[in-house]
Amino acid sequence: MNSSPVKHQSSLGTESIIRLSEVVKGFAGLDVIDGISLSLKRGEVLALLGPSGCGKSTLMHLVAGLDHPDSGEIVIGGELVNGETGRVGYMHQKDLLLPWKRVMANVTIPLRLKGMSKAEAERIAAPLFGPFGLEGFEEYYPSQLSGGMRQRAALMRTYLYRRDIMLLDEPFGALDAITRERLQDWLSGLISALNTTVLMVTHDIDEAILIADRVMVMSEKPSRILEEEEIPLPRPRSREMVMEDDFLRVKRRIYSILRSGGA
Ligand SMILES: Nc1ncnc2c1ncn2[C@@H]1O[C@H](COP(=O)(O)OP(=O)(O)OP(=O)(O)O)[C@@H](O)[C@H]1O
Repeated sequence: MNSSPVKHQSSLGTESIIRLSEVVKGFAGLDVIDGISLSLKRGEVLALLGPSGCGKSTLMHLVAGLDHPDSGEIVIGGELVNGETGRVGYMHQKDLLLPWKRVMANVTIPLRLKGMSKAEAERIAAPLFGPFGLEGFEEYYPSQLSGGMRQRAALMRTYLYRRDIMLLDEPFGALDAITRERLQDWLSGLISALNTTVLMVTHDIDEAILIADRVMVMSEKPSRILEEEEIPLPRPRSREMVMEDDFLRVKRRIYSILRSGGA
């Protein structure tokens, strides 16, 4: 088990499903993202961890194609996608479910937008209600669900957009602490089962360690990658691990990197 810190260096490879190369972004002349490079292999879960306001959402918007980088490259599935939307599913803190549509109609929106019939879209979505903890709630409206269930529905919709990649932007940031912990445990198991590639941003160290294969720590803005850590914990992971030595060791190291801000 190698738990030593890995200084950030480009691990760009041809087999990457997501690759960012020297991405720079600023607003009104002020740099927010200051040359970030990273890559994810298929099936890998990478968490970007950084202080509030360091540019995590800005970076996710760039990967989702909601904004253009000022310079650098964003390549998804081998194609340059700088500023092009529609390549990946992107989930926010807010569930953004349509309140007038039932859960089944909400989660199948990506498939319907791709031109699939209602029957076909529902046939594909139906078996996922179990794994996403929503079995029996297909015909409910979002307002009839708990906050955690709404986030699971939003996550399912993101997954149905493109099953091999998900972008998660502080997916549980708006939930109360207990619900957040439950969903972190659940997501950690689900991701392993789905074998999907996940790029996630968070400012919650436990969340990053519980869910990710690798964690990259971002500095304050203008943000850079300070350091990269492999998470040396076996899967499946569970909440009990947060008290274990391996978990605490990596948490202490990440915490000290965050605190030092790269100084
Ligand atoms: N469209 C925009 N125009 C001007 N400034 C922006 C814009 N979007 C983001 N910023 C600035 O970029 C910086 C980073 O914002 P961003 O939301 O990406 O940070 P964050 O790390 O996601 O924060 P948090 O953890 O609080 O959600 C902030 O200072 C913000 O004011």
